[in-house]
Amino acid sequence: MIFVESGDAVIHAELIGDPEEQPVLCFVNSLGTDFRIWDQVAAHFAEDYCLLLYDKRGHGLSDLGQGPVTIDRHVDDLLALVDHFGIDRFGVVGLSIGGMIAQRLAVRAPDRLAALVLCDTAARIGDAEGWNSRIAAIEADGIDAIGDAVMERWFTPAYRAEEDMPLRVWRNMLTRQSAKGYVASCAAIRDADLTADAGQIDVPTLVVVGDGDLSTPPDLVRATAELIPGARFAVIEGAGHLPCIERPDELAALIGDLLDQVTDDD
Ligand SMILES: O=C(O)CCC(=O)CC(=O)O
Repeated sequence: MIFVESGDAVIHAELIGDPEEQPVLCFVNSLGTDFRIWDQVAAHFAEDYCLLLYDKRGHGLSDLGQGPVTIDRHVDDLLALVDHFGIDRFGVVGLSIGGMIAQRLAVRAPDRLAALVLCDTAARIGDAEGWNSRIAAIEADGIDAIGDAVMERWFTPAYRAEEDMPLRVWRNMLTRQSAKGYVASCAAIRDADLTADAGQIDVPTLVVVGDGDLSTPPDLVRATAELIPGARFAVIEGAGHLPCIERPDELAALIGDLLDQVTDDD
């Protein structure tokens, strides 16, 4: 367990491995989750990579801090983390808002990035009306009130039917997030349009989505992949919004292919 200061917030992170001896792979979590969503994917890379996992601002054990949260503020936190550990170049894997953070990072600091993996994300997610009504619902009734609807977007019907215990645990993860932290990141997504950024990305990129993702559906994610020069696009069968939980081996294989390609090109 490591705590790193970023501006007015303490960020909770985990560094597994040696950033001076191994290439670094950093994972950025989605709305309403903490970094445990990556456990099964990260395990595939633990031997060959130094892994940096963290709870983004307002999620998990990390502080929210004062004032509005933006995608750029999340990027500042990620850069504060890698700077703290003396990491110069790294690969990044971001899911949903984590993928928006990764896209923006790729434009702000392209020289720092060896590879970019965008999971179940887009240059623009949802619209202002939808985010404002989600924020209002949570401010009125708390995160629990939206819990069942979120599970339907995160997980396929098959997973929800067959995996009762894990489903309950992931729902607990969602509902135990700070409502203020969740709402602040809803506002960050609402206010972000990375369409112009996507066309400027000049980092080897994989864009991937679960075929049953109801939060960022495949067509939306494909449209963002088409904006990114040279990006590879892949659909994972039998996964909703969180392939890192439903299909971790398939996601890890795709990430591994990109990392191998980057290593071969170096
Ligand atoms: O997961 C995210 O980071 C944002 C997309 C979203 O709204 C997820 C959900 O359906 O709750």
